[in-house]
Amino acid sequence: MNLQVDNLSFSYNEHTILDDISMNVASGEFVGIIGPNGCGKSTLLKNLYRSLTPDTGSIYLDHKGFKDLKVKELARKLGVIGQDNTLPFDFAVNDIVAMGRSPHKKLFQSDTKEDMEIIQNALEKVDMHTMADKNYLYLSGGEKQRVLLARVLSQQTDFLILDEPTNHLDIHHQLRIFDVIKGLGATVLSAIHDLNIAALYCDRIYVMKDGSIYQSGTPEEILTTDIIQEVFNIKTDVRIHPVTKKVMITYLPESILNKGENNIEED
Ligand SMILES: Nc1ncnc2c1ncn2[C@@H]1O[C@H](COP(=O)(O)OP(=O)(O)OP(=O)(O)O)[C@@H](O)[C@H]1O
Repeated sequence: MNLQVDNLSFSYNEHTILDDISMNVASGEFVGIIGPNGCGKSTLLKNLYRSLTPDTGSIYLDHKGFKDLKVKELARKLGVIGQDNTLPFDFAVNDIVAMGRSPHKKLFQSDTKEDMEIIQNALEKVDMHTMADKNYLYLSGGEKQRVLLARVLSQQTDFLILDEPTNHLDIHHQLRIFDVIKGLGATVLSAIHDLNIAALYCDRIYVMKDGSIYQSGTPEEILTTDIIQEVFNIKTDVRIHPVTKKVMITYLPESILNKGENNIEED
């Protein structure tokens, strides 16, 4: 499943937030969106998963106009994790994950044995199977995020749009969840704050700045000291890690550099 976005613009009350965004995600690609707070990452993703409507521009999923897809058809193709973890009702964890199966079913059709296996499997993948009967409202922020990830896994879509899907998770669960998502082989477009996570998992990265696409390319092309300085206004040391063979970014804050104890040795 592939995504094509052409010349998308969006404003809130005359205030332009997204300006002429064009991007694409090829089938099976894992694409990240990075950029500073307020640059428009979430707004872009909301336009892509139809929570907002673009002012101008076109979106195609598998070459089919997005606007033409019916809600249920879209839910069978596209799984979404937004930034908001709040749910209006108090459901058990298991019930929330079961909601991921609804696009595949008729109204009021009960869960089949296969549905139950898919739900159990999704809960195990995010390490929440021991809390299946717990009330969602009483979970921690990270546990809630893992339940919503299980719901999207049980939806079994070929395309995932994720808005910082692990921002509440400890490092074990961050890596575990990204390993699971990567292992699905699905097409993924994800906003990611942690540049090292983006370096580890993304095939390609779009950098946003002030509501526009600033650069795009492979992690090696994008996660350079120069681009990180230009976009995030911070100093870094960037190398290829000898074990992962991926870009590894070390942040060099002024307070540490000013101590004058950290002379960076070139490889
Ligand atoms: N409902 C809204 N009404 C008006 N302006 C909004 C609204 N939601 C977001 N904005 C503004 O749109 C801009 C982009 O916000 P957005 O949430 O897309 O940024 P982001 O890149 O996802 O930021 P972050 O990294 O902090 O999550 C910001 O300036 C924000 O204040």
